[in-house]
Amino acid sequence: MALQTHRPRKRNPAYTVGVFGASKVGVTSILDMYIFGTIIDHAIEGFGFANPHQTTINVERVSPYTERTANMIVSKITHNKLPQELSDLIVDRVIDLQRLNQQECKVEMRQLRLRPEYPTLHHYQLRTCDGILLVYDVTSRESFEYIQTLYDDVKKVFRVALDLRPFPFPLCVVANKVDSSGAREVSTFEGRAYAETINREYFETSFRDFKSLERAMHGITKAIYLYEELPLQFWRKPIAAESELDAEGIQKEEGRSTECARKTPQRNWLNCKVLQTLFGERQPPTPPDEG
Ligand SMILES: Nc1nc2c(ncn2[C@@H]2O[C@H](COP(=O)(O)OP(=O)(O)OP(=O)(O)O)[C@@H](O)[C@H]2O)c(=O)[nH]1
Repeated sequence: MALQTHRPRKRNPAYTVGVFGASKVGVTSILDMYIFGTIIDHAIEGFGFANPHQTTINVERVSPYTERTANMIVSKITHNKLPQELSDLIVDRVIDLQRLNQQECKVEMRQLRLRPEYPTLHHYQLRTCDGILLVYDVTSRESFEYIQTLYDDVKKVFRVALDLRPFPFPLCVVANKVDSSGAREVSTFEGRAYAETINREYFETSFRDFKSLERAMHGITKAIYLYEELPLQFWRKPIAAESELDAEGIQKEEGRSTECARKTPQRNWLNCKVLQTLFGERQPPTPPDEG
């Protein structure tokens, strides 16, 4: 059984990633190294959209599950207490996520010259992004503080506090120049702690280490994919506690609501459980904290 609750999926997904940071944190270098394998001489410096870097990234291993494991997950989550209809729904969801594995994602990395002094332009520049990499230089505390200010702008522009999707707006924190550890001003602990506070992934990069760049680029692509492609059904906030799945809870619900209203909270709860199982404790985030 397949309930059609998806948003239509883009045929050839093409997303724009804004790569931002304070001056000289190394944005151009890491994009050049990742995409061209060398530092390019960027003769033309733009005012607005400078240095577009395009690439295609495989959305790697969004979910490693097959149909068989999907069924196992369902029984693990629900202890077989579910009506068949709901079990099927969950299996559909898991399989759907599995399909994302095979997708390729066209991504354009944009290094924008942000202009916070012109708020309209600044907000417009942010708004053109499907996902954002906030890059700071580990040897500059100032650049670390700068991305925190930028994040506040992102919150305003994308109204993240009001977005109740299970995955947060795609944004990752990138600590660059980790190879120059001698002069380090921002520790791994501090950077990671900040990323955790805002419920985002943290990556350490160096233009000398291709693998580290790849991890960051894949991280943001995956975040965009999950944010954009998850079915509408996942958007709602869970409104039922775990106990509502118990027979007693269901009976209570039956007493005061229609059949449909009774099933909706269960579904939301289950969706979130599936996400938690697939992607770990980080999901789903608690959106109201973002405001
Ligand atoms: N050690 C080290 N140096 C880096 C790294 N990435 C960039 N740099 C150096 O940092 C300096 C600035 O790099 P850019 O790539 O021009 O930085 P940017 O953020 O694009 O600078 P803007 O022109 O302000 O946009 C250069 O001298 C780079 O060689 C890195 O991973 N490790």
